[in-house]
Amino acid sequence: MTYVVGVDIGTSAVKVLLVDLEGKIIDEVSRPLSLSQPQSGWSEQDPEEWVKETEEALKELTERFDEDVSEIEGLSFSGQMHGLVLLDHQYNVVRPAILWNDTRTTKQCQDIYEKVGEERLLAITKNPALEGFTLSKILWVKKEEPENFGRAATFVLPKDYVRYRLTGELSMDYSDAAGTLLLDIEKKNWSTEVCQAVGLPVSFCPSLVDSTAQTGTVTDADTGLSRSTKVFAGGADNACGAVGAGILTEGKTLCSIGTSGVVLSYEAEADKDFGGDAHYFYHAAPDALYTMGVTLAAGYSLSWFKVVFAPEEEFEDFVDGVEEVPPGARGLLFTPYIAGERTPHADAFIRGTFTGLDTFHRRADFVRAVMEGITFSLNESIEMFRKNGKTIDTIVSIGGGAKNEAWLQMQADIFNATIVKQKSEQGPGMGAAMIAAYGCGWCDTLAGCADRFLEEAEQFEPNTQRVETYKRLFALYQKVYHQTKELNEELKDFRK
Ligand SMILES: Nc1ncnc2c1ncn2[C@@H]1O[C@H](COP(=O)(O)OP(=O)(O)O)[C@@H](O)[C@H]1O
Ligand SMILES: O=C(CO)[C@@H](O)[C@H](O)COP(=O)(O)O
Repeated sequence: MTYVVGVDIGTSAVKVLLVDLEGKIIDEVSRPLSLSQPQSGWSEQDPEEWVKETEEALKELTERFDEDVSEIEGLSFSGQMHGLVLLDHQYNVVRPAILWNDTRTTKQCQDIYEKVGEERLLAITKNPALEGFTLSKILWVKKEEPENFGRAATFVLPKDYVRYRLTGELSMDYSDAAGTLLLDIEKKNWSTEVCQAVGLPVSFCPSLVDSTAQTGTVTDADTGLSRSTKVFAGGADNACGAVGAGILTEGKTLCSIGTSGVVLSYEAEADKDFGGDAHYFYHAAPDALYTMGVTLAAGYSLSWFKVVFAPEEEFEDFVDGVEEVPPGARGLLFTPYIAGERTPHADAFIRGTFTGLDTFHRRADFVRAVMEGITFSLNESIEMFRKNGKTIDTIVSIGGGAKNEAWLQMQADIFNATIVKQKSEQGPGMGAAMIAAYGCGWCDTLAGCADRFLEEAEQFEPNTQRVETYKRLFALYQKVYHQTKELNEELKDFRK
């Protein structure tokens, strides 16, 4: 028997999956990652921790594996997007990685618009200047940490750095490159125009490869893997999540609730214009793209609430009982803007709210309100896609949030769509394993691989009465952003 491994460098954890020829998950290991928030709106991780936890996870997997490790034929990666890993000439890390949910770069986003021009930026990169994207982070280091910037010779994204440490080869794939704001989407190469406008040499950008390209073999003995295991580039976690959820043709929609929350739809062409409302990035499937709306703190809002109010409890116990709370959490409304927001309100300064607090509210009401608020936020992206003419009647739901059945039912009722739960909620890791399987020649296309590997476990249908209740609540939810925006502008001076 032969196997492949999918490695997902998430924000909350590194997850590795061992998958057989039929797509069955034989074993999996998850190792938590720490997150550093030195100031409000800042979010950093230590790339060395990604490497160490990936090595440990692979070691645990290979030690439990009772066949010859050379039977593990291929490995690929999925990784949290946009995070800046600056490297010096010897490829040593220059400073901690600045992550996708770090919003310190509002000034640099304005600079990008001024230097490149808003219209040109949208025409070239198909995306707006957002704090989360990599370019503004590079410019922040250039301005605020000139010494660090002076040492930097190039940059990569989180999974690229881990892959470099496992293989000795450095590159970036198109699905992640699209999220840097430096890629010319239609021409599919680094944009000389954007680089020149912001004062970066094109040579600062790493070499580009397809997600399915082989980028060496495993040379890192600490993983326990064989040196013959082929390594494939892999992709952005949402691109890999799309592969792992079978979002490989037009008309298919994904909802992912990980640390962030994502609604994603397949696109076959690179020449569309969404005016920057939706993110428009390369897929991990050859030459395909996707559009996406992002909630910055989705699963993160729920895990924040658990860390603050129930740190000792297991997650399953903490969310137990939400199914008994009625829709609307007995008049309690939550907005998940605890780290700012992206879609539809690109706003680094907005913060979250609980509205409607009453003496009768108990903890389960709060937990349900948090889950509902996160889902309302994702529904804003679904509404945006529907308004643009997309039909969204079935959605594949993945990520840590898909572990909870009450939440999957909430998604069906709030999105007014059938929710499909797959056998494994680990879409990005499975997508990475499928990229490795395709790279090893196990299947002719990723779609063929999806037919063989992916199995639907359950469907959740919307309930007419709850759909109506949630429509009323969603209209209230949508008011909160506008009614708290100004307050938050004034409160930001107190955030320490
Ligand atoms: N049992 C559970 N029920 C509901 N949500 C969960 C459960 N376990 C974890 N989560 C949510 O899943 C999120 C992590 O999802 P995951 O897809 O692993 O994220 P990432 O890829 O960002 O590391 C957590 O922030 C948490 O809110
Ligand atoms: O910034 C984005 C997408 O643009 C995020 O979706 C990151 O890619 C992080 O993903 P998770 O850790 O939540 O999976």
